[in-house]
Amino acid sequence: MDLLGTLPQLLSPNNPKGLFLFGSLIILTVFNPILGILSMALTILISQARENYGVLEAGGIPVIKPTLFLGSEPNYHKTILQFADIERFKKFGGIWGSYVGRIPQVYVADPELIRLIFVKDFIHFADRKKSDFGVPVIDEVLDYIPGEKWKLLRTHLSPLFTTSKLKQMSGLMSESASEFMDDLISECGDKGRVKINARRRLSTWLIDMFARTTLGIQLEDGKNPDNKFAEAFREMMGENDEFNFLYTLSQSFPFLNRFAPAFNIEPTKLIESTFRQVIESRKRQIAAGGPTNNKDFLDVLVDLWGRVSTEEFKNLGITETTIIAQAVNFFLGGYDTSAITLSHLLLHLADNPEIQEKMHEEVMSSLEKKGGKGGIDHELIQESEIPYTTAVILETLRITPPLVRPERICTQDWTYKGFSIKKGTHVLLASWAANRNPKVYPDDPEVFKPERFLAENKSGLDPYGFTAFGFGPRNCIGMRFGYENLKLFTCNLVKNFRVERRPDTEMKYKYGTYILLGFSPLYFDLVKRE
Ligand code: HEM
Repeated sequence: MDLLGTLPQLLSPNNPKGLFLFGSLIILTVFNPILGILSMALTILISQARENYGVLEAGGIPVIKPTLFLGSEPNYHKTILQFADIERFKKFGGIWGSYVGRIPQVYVADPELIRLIFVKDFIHFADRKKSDFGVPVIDEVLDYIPGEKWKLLRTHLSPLFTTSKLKQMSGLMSESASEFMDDLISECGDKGRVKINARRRLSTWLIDMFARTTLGIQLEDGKNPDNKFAEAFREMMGENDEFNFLYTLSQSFPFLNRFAPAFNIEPTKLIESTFRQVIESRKRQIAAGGPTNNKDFLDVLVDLWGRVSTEEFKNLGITETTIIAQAVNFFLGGYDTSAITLSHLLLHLADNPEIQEKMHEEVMSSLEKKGGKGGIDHELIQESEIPYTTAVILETLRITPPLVRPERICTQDWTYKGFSIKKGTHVLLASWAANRNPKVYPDDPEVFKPERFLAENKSGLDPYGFTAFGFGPRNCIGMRFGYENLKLFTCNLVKNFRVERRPDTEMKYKYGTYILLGFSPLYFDLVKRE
């Protein structure tokens, strides 16, 4: 039995209470058909949302039985998905299935299956779900485009992350991180401490830093958390939105998407026009023979822009908007993942003062070794210089990875040792569960222990049990850039501050966030070190 083939059979209510209500409402319709049909539909939906239909098996995979209309996740809008994955992993092991709406999904958290799906058998799982927000600048980002078009763009964009390019950008990143610290220090005033709303403050800094390093521009009012460019990004990502029942319904009835969108469309206009202006201005500069930045990100975009009239690009449907979408993607892919990771890092540090002290000592002694030459820069943040601080960042990414469920689509039927996955199935990496797999981390997988990533301990770790950046040809293109800014920020932070919880510090995860982790404002005190 395969996951798709079982669908008709799965659509039986199998629920005596539901059938009773169903029958009684049919009688009602005899008296008032319209009201009867409406209340019948409502009753079914509500009873569906309360039922648990148990488990069946499909393609050798345990699958959570779907309800009549709402798939296996009728409470999607009331579920913290990363926690659900951890529970399901404990119940089913390294692979299980469910239906979101009518779409069959398979979740993996076993390192061997992850290796096969994401790397060895990549050809069966090369694409992600097609984005269909109706806004080209979002639908055309590298994350969502399939096949040959993705391959070509990825080939053009990958050279931006070589060691030499990274070094080139690292100087600007480090300047920006230390300026951010100076601002926080001056905000401490006489009290010697400053309260921050972590994700908001960090994302403001990261968006400003991305603009400087990748586009070479200074945003207007870039350091102010209310600046309109940063606000547009946050609004687009729905950072303050809450999902409701409409969202769960829209999974089964996509025409409802417009009432419960995962992206807000309006702010994309400002973002798209800003990027267009920046690319056009660099294009004019190059045409006038002006100096360029040695093939930086913007030069690569201008180069791609110049090729949209070629047969190759035309045949693949690569337009000017596709090129702008890649700039949007680098911001989207980079700033929020980093802001979420660093917000969690602050939480782990606030809960572990002894870890903070060790990091502070390590960074100060590395700086001392340099004898005052250079500050916190590309050389200082190498793992050989700051092994413990690096381990803290890795442990943060292990235990609280910002992407909940990196995904692929099965594009060709796949079988392995009795498991079969049919073409069309969505395959998701249950990141929080995989990173707590006791097979990979036998030593207290639920506990924050940076020591597991020190050289003497980490050699035995299965690399497929650390999922934060995904795997294979379609892994995170910006991984090295991401590590660079996580490390630069963290070293600057522990050099200058201690992180403390406040009475209002509470991590409240949002329901139904399946791409990036969602959580309510998370406050900390940063206490200035003497
Ligand atoms: C803490 C930092 C970051 C984390 C944890 C992270 C995580 C991820 C993950 C899990 C994926 C999916 C991989 C897969 O499906 O195998 C991904 C994809 C991607 N990331 Fe990142 N990311 C980070 C930073 C960045 C940065 C800084 C950039 C850009 C400069 C970036 C750009 C992208 C892009 C464009 C993709 C799609 C790649 C493709 O489909 O070919 N990310 N990221």
